[in-house]
Amino acid sequence: MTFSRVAIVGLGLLGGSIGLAMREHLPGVASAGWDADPAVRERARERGLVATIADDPAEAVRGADLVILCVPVGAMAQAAHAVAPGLSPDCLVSDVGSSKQGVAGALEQALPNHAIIPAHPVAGTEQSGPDAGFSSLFHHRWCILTPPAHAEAAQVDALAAFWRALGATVEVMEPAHHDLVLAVTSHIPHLIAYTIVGTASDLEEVTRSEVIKYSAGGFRDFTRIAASDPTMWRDVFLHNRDAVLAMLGRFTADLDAMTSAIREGDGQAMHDLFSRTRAIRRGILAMGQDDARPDFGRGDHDERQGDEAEPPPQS
Ligand SMILES: NC(=O)c1ccc[n+]([C@@H]2O[C@H](COP(=O)([O-])OP(=O)(O)OC[C@H]3O[C@@H](n4cnc5c(N)ncnc54)[C@H](O)[C@@H]3O)[C@@H](O)[C@H]2O)c1
Ligand SMILES: O=C(O)C(=O)C[C@]1(C(=O)O)C=C[C@@H](O)C=C1
Repeated sequence: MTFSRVAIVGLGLLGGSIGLAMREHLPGVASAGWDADPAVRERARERGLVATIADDPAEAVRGADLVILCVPVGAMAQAAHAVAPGLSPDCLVSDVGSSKQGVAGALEQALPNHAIIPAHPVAGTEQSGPDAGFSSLFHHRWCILTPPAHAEAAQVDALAAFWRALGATVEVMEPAHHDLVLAVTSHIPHLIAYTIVGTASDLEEVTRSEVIKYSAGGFRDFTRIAASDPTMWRDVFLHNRDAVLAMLGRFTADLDAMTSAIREGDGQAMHDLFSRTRAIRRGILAMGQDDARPDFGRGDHDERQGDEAEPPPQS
């Protein structure tokens, strides 16, 4: 099976990028969309993020065989309720939320009579809103599907084919495992970035303008991550609480060990850890998998470096 009409709910970075990527890679598939914010709908029309933008959520999804919810994870249930009256009985509902267990539960509760296959394209930037999307966002990136045990194989295959068509490499995972893995590879790194930038800013009387002046190095990378959308990330930490807390426990134990090494002048412990982490990075590069992109090193990837090389989001 393939999809002939896809409706996108939430037309920010993720929703807009899906719409633009569909226009490029799936020109024969009809696209429609809706966003709760009228100003976003207006801007999405101007940019042509999807072919049709309805002012009514039920209207936007009418006739769609795939609906993708691209709203913050805390707004998934509300968005699902809004589109419910317009959903065809055989429409597949999916999402792009950064955490999966909570979203799956919320969607199953909101739409008990619909097939739901949650998904997470592990691709994004610190930008958000209808101007942020670009068509190559998913190129050479993972998209993780977390189908429930009772999901129809044909629907899982169709959703996987949709994401592959947009340039992603698809992996299937248990939702609980997804949430643990992403807690350590994405959620805690964001928490660390938010915290270190906040700490530096709180120390402003010590650092004065030096936070900005000397932020050309590693700290600059943290400020990019710490510029990510506050609503999105608040929701991620509220909805992936248990996995984040479990992984934070491990992280703080390791940080305590390094604190002790510094206090006790244990250079060997520091050197051992830094050598191990350097070997990990070099191993990734040797495998041609920089940034763990699925097929990085094939030669046709974009060499994004922080925000400098971001493709200009233009329609
Ligand atoms: N930003 C990233 O790097 C990234 C990467 C992968 C997945 N995600 C996930 O994708 C989802 C969307 O993130 P984004 O970065 O596109 O955010 P965004 O802020 O750019 O866009 C979200 C859009 O949803 C709209 N919205 C909010 N509540 C709504 C509702 N109830 N009904 C309809 N529209 C509503 C907002 O008006 C906004 O336009 C989130 O669940 C996030 O966790 C984000
Ligand atoms: O590249 C970035 O700026 C991102 O934060 C992208 C990123 C990530 O942590 O890798 C952020 C959240 C997502 O759910 C998926 C991707």
